[in-house]
Amino acid sequence: MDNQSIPVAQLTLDQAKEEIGPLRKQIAQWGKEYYEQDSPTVEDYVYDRQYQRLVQIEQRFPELQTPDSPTQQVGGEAESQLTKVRHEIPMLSMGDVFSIEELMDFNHRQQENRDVDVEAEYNLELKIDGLSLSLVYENGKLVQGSTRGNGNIGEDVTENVRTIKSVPQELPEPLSVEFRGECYMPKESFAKLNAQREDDGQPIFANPRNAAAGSLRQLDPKVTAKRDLDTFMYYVPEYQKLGVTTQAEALDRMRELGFKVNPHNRVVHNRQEIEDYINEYTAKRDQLAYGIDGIVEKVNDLETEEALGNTVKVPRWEIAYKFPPEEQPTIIRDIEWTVGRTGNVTPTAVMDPVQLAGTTVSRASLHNPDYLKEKDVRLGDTVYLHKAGDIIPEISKVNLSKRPADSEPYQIPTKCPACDSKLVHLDDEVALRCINPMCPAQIKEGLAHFASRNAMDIGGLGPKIIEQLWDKKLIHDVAGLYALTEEQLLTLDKFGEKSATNLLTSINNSRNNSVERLLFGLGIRHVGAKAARLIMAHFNDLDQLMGASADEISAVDGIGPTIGESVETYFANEQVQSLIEELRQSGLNFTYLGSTTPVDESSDWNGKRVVLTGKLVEMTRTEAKDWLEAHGAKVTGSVSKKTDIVIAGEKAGSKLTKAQELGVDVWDEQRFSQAMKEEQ
Ligand SMILES: NC(=O)c1ccc[n+]([C@@H]2O[C@H](COP(=O)([O-])OP(=O)(O)OC[C@H]3O[C@@H](n4cnc5c(N)ncnc54)[C@H](O)[C@@H]3O)[C@@H](O)[C@H]2O)c1
Repeated sequence: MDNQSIPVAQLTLDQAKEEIGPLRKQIAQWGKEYYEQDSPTVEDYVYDRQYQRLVQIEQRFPELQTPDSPTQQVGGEAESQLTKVRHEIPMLSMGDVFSIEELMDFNHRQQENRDVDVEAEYNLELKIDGLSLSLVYENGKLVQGSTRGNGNIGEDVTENVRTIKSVPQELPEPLSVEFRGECYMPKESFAKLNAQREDDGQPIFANPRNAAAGSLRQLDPKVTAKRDLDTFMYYVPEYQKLGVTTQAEALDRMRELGFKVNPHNRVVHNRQEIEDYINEYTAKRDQLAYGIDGIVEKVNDLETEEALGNTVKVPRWEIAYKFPPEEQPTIIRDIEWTVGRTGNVTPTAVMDPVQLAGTTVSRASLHNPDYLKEKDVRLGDTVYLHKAGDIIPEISKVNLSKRPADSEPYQIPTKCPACDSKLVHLDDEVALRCINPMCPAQIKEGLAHFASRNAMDIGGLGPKIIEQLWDKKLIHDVAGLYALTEEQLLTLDKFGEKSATNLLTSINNSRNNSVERLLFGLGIRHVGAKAARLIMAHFNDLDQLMGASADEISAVDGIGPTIGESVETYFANEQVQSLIEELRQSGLNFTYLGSTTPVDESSDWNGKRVVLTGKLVEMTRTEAKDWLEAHGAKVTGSVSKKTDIVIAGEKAGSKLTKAQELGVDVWDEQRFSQAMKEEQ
């Protein structure tokens, strides 16, 4: 899809031919994930954008149209194990527009239709975020419930539908009619269901629509019964059977028959009325108990509707106006700064909690001082928050009209929040750093790095234990680990004899590691696992290295001057020298025993177990995987306790939840690409 930067109007036929195949394939794949697996991997607007492009290309080059294009097909296949049902009257999809202008254009084109005299009276309805449902009644009795499937063949969910309270089993009149509507899950039930699933270690649903679809398309109706599904019915294909002439009347008639019908429809006649309705419900959207993703406009007169008819995929008499992606306002109460292992000090905005796409959010990373300055976020500011990729909370912009009169630009700290020493910008870095090697925050992070798998590999020494050891003043640097006693460890929270013995054994075993692990574990800037191995393979022993100059170190094959200088500066520090002495006294091996770390791995990623999930924007997953593997990481398909990092792109689903449950580090794409840049 390399041509995507070229506007469709400028594409040549050859370029269009080249683009259209992969584009269709991508859209079809997203469709499958969304419709059949109830588990989308990209946000709707990403899908919509690509879909619109495909529509435009096919309009411009009709010779490229094919019957199997996603633009000619409704939804997905009815692939589940549920029994299939043929729809006598196809269940179609719906065209969509993304602005009031586009909606007006649609109306003009419709009204100019030479075959049909369209009176501009429309019934506006809320577009419920669920899945289409067909209910067939015979002699007033519910005989069949089914999903849309591919429009012609859906799935039989009759028994499941019977568990939904709002669906009448029997009508007050002996009608034989098919009714259509939306099956949805109320927002609160969706939140509860996801919380429960998180507790149970099950994957969460990306949104209420997928939750409703996943709950309705169950083989066991008992599962559906527990899911709190609801319905709003909105359409009768054979309206004559109900004796009605307009869509608004059809809705009223359905209400009379005992169906649940959304109360917010409105008959309108002109642009102003349409705009008022859209504005009103854009504002009220969050107060509704169920999700809506837009407004549906339908020709009110049913005979006109029938005359307008349908294309193979969408009706010509209705259109969806889609809302822009969700944002929430909140107020910045604080900006917290945290210190990483290398002294990198990063800001996080602390805000009044808000509900955003199904979760309560009160914190968002501001990444670095430049980012903060660029957004000009200030204490007391009202900001708009959205979820990048529907997962990672991010500040979109500041609402300047609500900025307090006495507001002042946020002062970037000049001192480290953990040790109060002066913060600096190194070289041309955007990051702000604390360069005090004795900074407690850095030491704690450094301890975790020292214990990590590619360094000293001390199993059982995680951040929480380190925090306690630090708070109880049992250690103040990595050398302190080797003086720990069982008695001391037993004073830690939830620490029994077994954990104490295990930890002591791990610490003890690490004394015998080949020295490149120690060198890497010391966390010297720019010294990754591979550099540590090359250096130690050359110098053989730590004392030799400590006596070497920057030039001598840089002369090692594969090692450059940056590393050479960094190592020299590090060992020149007196505090470092006494630390090394302590480690020697503790009996650590200082010699190279032959490589115990893999040769072809070159960085902090070396040996890390990484899982990629969701859709990445700046790169493809394959590119990310290739890069990670080239840097020594092991990229695996599933999240477990052994996973080090989960990189979550847009719409990450179950893997993200699992990572959160297991406390695995989750990175968004921005953090990952930053780390990639730092490796270069
Ligand atoms: N994220 C992804 O990977 C992905 C993949 C495929 C589709 N999608 C999303 O799904 C949309 C396409 O799905 P679609 O073809 O089901 O169309 P749609 O969901 O956008 O609109 C059609 C549907 O709206 C529903 N609807 C709700 N309220 C209604 C009302 N009052 N009257 C009539 N219908 C109402 C009906 O079920 C109907 O079938 C895309 O726009 C995209 O946003 C996303």
